[in-house]
Amino acid sequence: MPTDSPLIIALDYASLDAALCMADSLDPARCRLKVGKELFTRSGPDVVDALHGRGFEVFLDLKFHDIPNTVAGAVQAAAEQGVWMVNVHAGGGRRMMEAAKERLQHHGLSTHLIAVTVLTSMEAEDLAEVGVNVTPAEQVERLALLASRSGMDGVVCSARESARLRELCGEGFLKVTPGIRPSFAIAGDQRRVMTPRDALNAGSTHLVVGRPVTQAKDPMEALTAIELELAEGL
Ligand SMILES: O=C(O)c1cc(=O)[nH]c(=O)n1[C@@H]1O[C@H](COP(=O)(O)O)[C@@H](O)[C@H]1O
Repeated sequence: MPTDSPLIIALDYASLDAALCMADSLDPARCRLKVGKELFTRSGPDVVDALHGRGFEVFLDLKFHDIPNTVAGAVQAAAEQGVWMVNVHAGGGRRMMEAAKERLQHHGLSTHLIAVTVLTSMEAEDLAEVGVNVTPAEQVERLALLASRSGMDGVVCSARESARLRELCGEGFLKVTPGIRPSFAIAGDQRRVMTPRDALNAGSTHLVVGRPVTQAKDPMEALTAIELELAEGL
């Protein structure tokens, strides 16, 4: 049974064993799992198969960014592994995103395809250094609109931008938001952060949480604490 939880736990680990050990302490009825660059580069598709075998839906977070044909092929490969969600960088542009979407449609693949806008670790100064002289919020709006018009099912953004994107792109447009910090956690390297409840209230549809759960002494207890924070705000 697919979960209806908005929580996606980021399995940012350097080995398959460590990732599966964490997965075994979590419950597929209460969260989805995200496999990112470090884990996938080390373990390859085996990790996706192993997580599917344990009943989890998987967000394959490889943030593809390349010429349209290459990204379309990569997205197809991810979807054929049966992942629930895969992402590309909106900065790769409209033709790249359209090619990826068309490839999925052509093969009848229903994996959610979303686009990363501005990373939650970035602030205005970081954008300025790469030649983008607008605020993160303005850049997120621009890239989210482009993603929406290019057929993406949603975006990755900071929860601080979810409310505005709900107005611009609609309720049904997925807003997958990392940089989530429950009241018991520290921000670390994240900059544009928000609590889980505030994020849902702002319009986030999915919440990506990594270290507050995976580095907790008891990950299931941390997950439960987040669920309680979510329930309390209702
Ligand atoms: O695409 C992502 O998932 C992502 C985009 C973004 O803008 N910021 C961001 O933190 N992430 C990912 O979300 C996770 C956040 O982990 P924690 O900071 O440990 O909660 C990491 O796996 C990041 O790679």
